Amino acid sequence: MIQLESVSKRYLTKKALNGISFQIEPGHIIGLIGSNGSGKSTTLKLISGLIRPTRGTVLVDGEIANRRICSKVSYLSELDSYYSFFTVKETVDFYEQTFSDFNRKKAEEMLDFMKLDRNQKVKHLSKGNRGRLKIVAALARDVPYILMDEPLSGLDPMVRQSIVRSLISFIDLEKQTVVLTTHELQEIEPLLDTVILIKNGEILDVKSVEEIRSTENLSLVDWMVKEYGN
Ligand SMILES: Nc1ncnc2c1ncn2[C@@H]1O[C@H](COP(=O)(O)OP(=O)(O)OP(=O)(O)O)[C@@H](O)[C@H]1O
Repeated sequence: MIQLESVSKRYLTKKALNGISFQIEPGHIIGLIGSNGSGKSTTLKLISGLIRPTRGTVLVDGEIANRRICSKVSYLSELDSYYSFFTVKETVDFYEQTFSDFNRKKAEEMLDFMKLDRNQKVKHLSKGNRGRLKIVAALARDVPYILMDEPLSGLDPMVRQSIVRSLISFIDLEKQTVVLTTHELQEIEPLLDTVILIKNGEILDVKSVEEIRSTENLSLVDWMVKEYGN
């Protein structure tokens, strides 16, 4: 379980999160949504132990989220952080050497599914294929928690749909919990169980996507616009 208790994060003079609390139970796909600068990436970085809260506690399965939490948490950054001179295969080799939980068989299946050329250099991949490679690297780890920061950002609608399909195929909800941030609400909506809506560093609402659809009769986009307006 992921637990945030009264978590605040300040960067020098800027307050990014203001006393947020929520829990994420295992076996769910959670969307962290909100406008630019609302604190989504900061929240993911705190859960992955890359940064520490100014106040409050962040726990993953009862453990304080610090750098060692990466043995439980796979984190896909919104940045392109690969060695551009590696080939696709060398990138996967690198991940296999770095993480003892890396599932090579799953990575190979995903490379096939995404039709990625193993011999192509990362610097020669299209943006869409770099996005796909990032998904392979994040999802091929056998860890209970997968955090993805903007996995669909900057990709065309066809690539976005193919990535959503691969997420559906390769996330193992018996064993894994996924938290992702996105602005591409329409594409991601079918994938999500629950959304956590953030505004100005505070939690505005936590709601099941099914409830938004059936009780409120709204799409995720319309719901977010409504909640932001309130
Ligand atoms: N390293 C940093 N130093 C200073 N301020 C930062 C830093 N990182 C983030 N911020 C600020 O903290 C606030 C929250 O940023 P964060 O990146 O978490 O938002 P976000 O919801 O992920 O935004 P976006 O949707 O644009 O990616 C923003 O005002 C941002 O400018």
